[in-house]
Amino acid sequence: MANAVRRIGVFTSGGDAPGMNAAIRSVVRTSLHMGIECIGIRRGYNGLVNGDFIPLDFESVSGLSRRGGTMLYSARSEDFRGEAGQEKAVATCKLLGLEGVVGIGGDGTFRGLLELSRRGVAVVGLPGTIDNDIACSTYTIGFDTACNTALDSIDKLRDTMQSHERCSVVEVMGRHAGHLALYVGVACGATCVLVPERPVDFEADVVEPIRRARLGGRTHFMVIVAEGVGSAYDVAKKITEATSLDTRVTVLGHVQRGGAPTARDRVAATYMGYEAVRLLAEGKSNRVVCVQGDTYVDYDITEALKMKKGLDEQTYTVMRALTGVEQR
Ligand SMILES: Nc1ncnc2c1ncn2[C@@H]1O[C@H](COP(=O)(O)OP(=O)(O)O)[C@@H](O)[C@H]1O
Ligand SMILES: O=P(O)(O)OC[C@H]1O[C@](O)(COP(=O)(O)O)[C@@H](O)[C@@H]1O
Ligand SMILES: [Mg+2]
Repeated sequence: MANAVRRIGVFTSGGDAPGMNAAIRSVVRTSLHMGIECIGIRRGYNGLVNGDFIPLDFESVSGLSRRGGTMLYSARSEDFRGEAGQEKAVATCKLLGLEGVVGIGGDGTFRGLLELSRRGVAVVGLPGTIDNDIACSTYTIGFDTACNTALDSIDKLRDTMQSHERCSVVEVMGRHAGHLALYVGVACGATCVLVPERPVDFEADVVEPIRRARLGGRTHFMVIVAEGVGSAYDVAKKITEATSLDTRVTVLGHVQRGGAPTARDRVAATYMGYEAVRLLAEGKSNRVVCVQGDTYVDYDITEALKMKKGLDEQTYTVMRALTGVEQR
């Protein structure tokens, strides 16, 4: 059967995530395999608004899977949020002969894709964000690498905290989502983990676990705070006031978004890239490729954006059990 599209564009948008390059490579190589031309749009939606693009061939994506960041650059585009920017973006698609577009990013990127599709461009989204906050997918490209990057730093911090018998307060990324904080907290054996999805009872969630650990013989402590909860400095100050412990704050910041992607991210990105092109080739549009358990599936973007992703309850329960927080 003939492909429904002859030429497509691919771009990365929003916060970058390790594995985005592997997804680009997969989109390009799958396209070529299916006899579809692929153009790289640079700087997220700004590239569509301004006609900023590069042709991509087999060789131009060689060795890309192992590289962090995104070769197409990423951006948050104010211009594309307005009607005029969106019209310009569609005009660029027409000019370049793009019949389909693959956007790799988070929920904001998917909302943008809907605007393109309303104006007649076939679109598929791939979930790429270290926050793992896309509701239709149990996994997003970049999450595993970010967890491991944070964990590596926390393991190092633990050495020095142990030597000086201090309390480490580590802020991890996640303005609205605590998935990264929770997973990292479980993996590093944190004393307690604070996430934006749950109200914080400072006495029960922070002071009490520290006291219990102290009574159990521990002399150093690891408190993980998701960015969205508030300042790690405030948390540290309150801990010192309540316990007299010597605290030190580390804000991990953008280091969590960099680095060579893990095998999990490379493989997930590669599968998703393949699926995106397959969907466009079959004439499908308005789809998000995602993973449910071990299975790759796709959802209607509008439906996907209506879904809400809560914290993984099982992981949250396990975290609280192991940190000695009272059930409430
Ligand atoms: N409602 C919207 N309509 C049109 N474009 C949007 C919308 N929301 C986001 N975008 C575009 O998508 C870009 C990325 O969204 P953002 O929320 O910053 O990151 P992410 O995709 O990682 O969630 C924005 O800078 C903007 O250009
Ligand atoms: O790149 P910026 O503007 O500093 O944004 C930081 C934010 O981006 C993230 O790293 C990823 O968020 P998105 O995937 O939604 O872009 C958040 O964890 C963090 O709060
Ligand atoms: Mg987002």
